[in-house]
Amino acid sequence: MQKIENYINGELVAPQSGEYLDNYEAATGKIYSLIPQSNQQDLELAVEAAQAAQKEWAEMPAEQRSNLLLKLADAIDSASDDLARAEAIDNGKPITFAKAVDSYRSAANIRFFANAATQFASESHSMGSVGVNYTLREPIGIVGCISPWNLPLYLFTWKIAPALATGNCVIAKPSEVTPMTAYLFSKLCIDVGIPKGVINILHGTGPSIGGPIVEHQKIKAISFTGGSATGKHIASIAAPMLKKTSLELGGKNPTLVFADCDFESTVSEVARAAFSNQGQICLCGSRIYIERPIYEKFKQALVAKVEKLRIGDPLDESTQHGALVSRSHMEKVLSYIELAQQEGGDILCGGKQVSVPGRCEEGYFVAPTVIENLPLACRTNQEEIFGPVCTLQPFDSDDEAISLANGTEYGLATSVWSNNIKRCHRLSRELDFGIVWLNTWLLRDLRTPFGGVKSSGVGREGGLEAMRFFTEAKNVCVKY
Ligand SMILES: NC(=O)C1=CN([C@@H]2O[C@H](COP(=O)(O)OP(=O)(O)OC[C@H]3O[C@@H](n4cnc5c(N)ncnc54)[C@H](O)[C@@H]3O)[C@@H](O)[C@H]2O)C=CC1
Ligand SMILES: O=C(O)/C=C/C=C(\O)C(=O)O
Repeated sequence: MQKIENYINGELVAPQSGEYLDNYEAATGKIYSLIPQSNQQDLELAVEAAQAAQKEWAEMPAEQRSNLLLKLADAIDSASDDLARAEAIDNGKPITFAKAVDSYRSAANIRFFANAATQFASESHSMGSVGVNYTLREPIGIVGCISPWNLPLYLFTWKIAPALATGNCVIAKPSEVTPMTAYLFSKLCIDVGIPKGVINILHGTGPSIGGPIVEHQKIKAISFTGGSATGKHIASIAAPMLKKTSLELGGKNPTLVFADCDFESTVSEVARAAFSNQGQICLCGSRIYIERPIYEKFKQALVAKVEKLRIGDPLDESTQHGALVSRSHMEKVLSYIELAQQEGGDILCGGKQVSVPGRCEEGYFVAPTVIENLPLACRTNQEEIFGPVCTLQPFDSDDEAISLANGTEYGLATSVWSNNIKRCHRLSRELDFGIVWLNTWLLRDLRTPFGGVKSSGVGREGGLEAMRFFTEAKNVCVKY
């Protein structure tokens, strides 16, 4: 059985406790590798290594740091097929998706911030004949990056890339549910010669190693993506320690479809928004509101499209809908489908676990599910399910659409589908979300601020926001 190892001080090492957790292949339900259960002792070694590496990494000319990161991005590209396969096995996502989305974005994240390192500049404020101020943007020191299981290497690199580009050393913890690509990534760091101690990767559960990372006095900032409950817990520990936090949390994202949309392409994109990655993206549009005149026609077209999604072995190139990430997550999703029916919802398609014959018959598959006849004020429409489940509801006016869209505790992302440009812009102002997509979904430009409002998080990732998060601004005031 393959044993995953921690990456500390430039070396692959076993956990100090000698304890390992089982790692399951999502599509078969079988254990296929072992994950280190790291603890405080491993963390102390990682912090020591990061401290020793910090000064040299921070003082390295930006171009040199950038070149090392560019090599790392190239190495991810070269390993793209292997990484995609590993992601498909660990997470259950279709291999074609893993290659086009996960592998592609993992390299793009590192490359983007490698380039940002050489472009980052700071302000100066002239006081005329009196003097001048200039701002130094200095690395924070050692930072913690904690990432989830839905887009494993994609979100792992999205955090560590800006941290490294700005001269910090990193202690990173991937999700214990999908550790494999972070492990493969640590081997790439060794291959390209990332200086030892600059990146340290500790595997294990939240309580065993995530908590200690958040609590460590020498780790000065935490970037976290995951569930809102975990994010709130992390904030409660970090806040009294006056630690900087960036929290990218859950969503219950509305999709607003108007009668004047481009019908066919909107049906396809709304289905993609709801079911990409088996609905396990924090940005997925799981509450679909449709203007009443096209409600029935849109519903039928959407259900027809969703019923055609090919459910199957994630390693099969023709599969469009893979397995959910774990048994416990599948059970959570199925329990929400049951709840939806108790709340009066009607299932239009899906609604159940699926057995994929052959090697995947014990896998965690749930058919893409569309539900209607539920009001806004029910748990199905208020709580994050994070799976292949969406609800449909008609609306009669722009104002009603806005009020439905804004009517949950979440505020991550929304999409609006209409050819009325004035309406699109007016709604963008009224919608209480960090991201508004107009006639598109998940069209990403890595320079843009990324994150949510309300229970969807605090702070923004991406572009300059991330470079600023991972640096301390120091004002230097000169009197002439
Ligand atoms: N990207 C997103 O928005 C995500 C949302 N979720 C939501 O959260 C629900 C629960 O999923 P989980 O896997 O349990 O997510 P989670 O929020 O527990 O896990 C995310 C990361 O945080 C770590 N973690 C857990 N407890 C921690 C603690 N006390 N201190 C520090 N780190 C900790 C985990 O080990 C993992 O690396 C999902 O059903 C979904 O609704 C989950 C994953 C990603
Ligand atoms: O940066 C992106 O393009 C997407 C990020 C997705 C998440 O943060 C998520 O699903 O948690």
